[in-house]
Amino acid sequence: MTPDLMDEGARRQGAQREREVQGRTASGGRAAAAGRPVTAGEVDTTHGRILYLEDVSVSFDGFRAINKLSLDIAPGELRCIIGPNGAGKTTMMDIITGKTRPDEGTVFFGSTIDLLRYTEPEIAQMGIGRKFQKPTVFEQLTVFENLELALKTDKRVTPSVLFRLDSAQADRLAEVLGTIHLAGSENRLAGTLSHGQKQWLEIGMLLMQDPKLLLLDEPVAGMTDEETARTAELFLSLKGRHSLMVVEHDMSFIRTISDIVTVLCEGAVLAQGSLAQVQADERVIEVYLGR
Ligand SMILES: Nc1ncnc2c1ncn2[C@@H]1O[C@H](COP(=O)(O)OP(=O)(O)OP(=O)(O)O)[C@@H](O)[C@H]1O
Repeated sequence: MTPDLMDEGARRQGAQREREVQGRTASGGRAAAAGRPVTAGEVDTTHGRILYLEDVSVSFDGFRAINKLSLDIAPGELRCIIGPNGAGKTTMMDIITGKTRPDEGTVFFGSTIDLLRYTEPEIAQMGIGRKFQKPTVFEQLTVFENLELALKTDKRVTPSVLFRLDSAQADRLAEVLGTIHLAGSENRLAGTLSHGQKQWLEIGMLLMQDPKLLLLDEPVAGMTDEETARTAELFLSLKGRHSLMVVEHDMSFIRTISDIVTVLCEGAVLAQGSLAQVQADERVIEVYLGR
């Protein structure tokens, strides 16, 4: 789809969205609505893209961390992102999730949702889940309670107090436990899990929200070979139903899970294609693989 079509779609939906954001702030509501619940509506992927970035740039103190970056991801795709340290991988995820505002460019979720109009909590509620490198589960709570907590918007409330799972949520929790290889471990304290199991639990917490797009930053760093292999199985089982963007340096893991690999360098796409294609690219060998 061309950017023109994107614009047209955005304009079509614009009137409704304008009504939603009006009254928030004079600047269009970018910052004022933090914490306000956003209904996770349907994401329009009829044009074949769940995520679309075009000519996105951001500078920090005059340094261009992201430099006219254009990228798109298809619904259900599992996209791997590789690149040298400082290439802008984390910054790109920060932009998609609303943590960092680009100086210029377009970032769309589906063909109608302009992500630059929304806050970080709103974007999370729309169905974009993010997993940082370090696991951040609640160690004093059980696996079950961690997953239960993921359904709540107010995380300060003690698990099981003033909150009961309905049957659909209970079914979902059981399904997620199986998906993340923790069925039978629901009563274990999260603090007693291995590093890999904590990572899976955190992915499970994201899955409880049934995200449409999952952004995963170095998910297998620090895992054993067996945990890495099971994580590959997990990701392959998620693709199709969810879209995934996985940033990793572990090339054997990428070899197992990848369809299309995007190589970022100096804030832009240096190369893109199958792993074999990008591994044979002289520019990629020079800046990343050949080091
Ligand atoms: N908030 C910030 N302020 C100043 N510079 C920043 C900021 N965030 C990122 N940068 C710089 O932007 C560049 C891109 O950083 P980023 O963390 O996105 O790279 P990366 O590809 O994720 O690297 P790594 O593989 O090491 O995690 C780096 O040079 C970094 O120092």
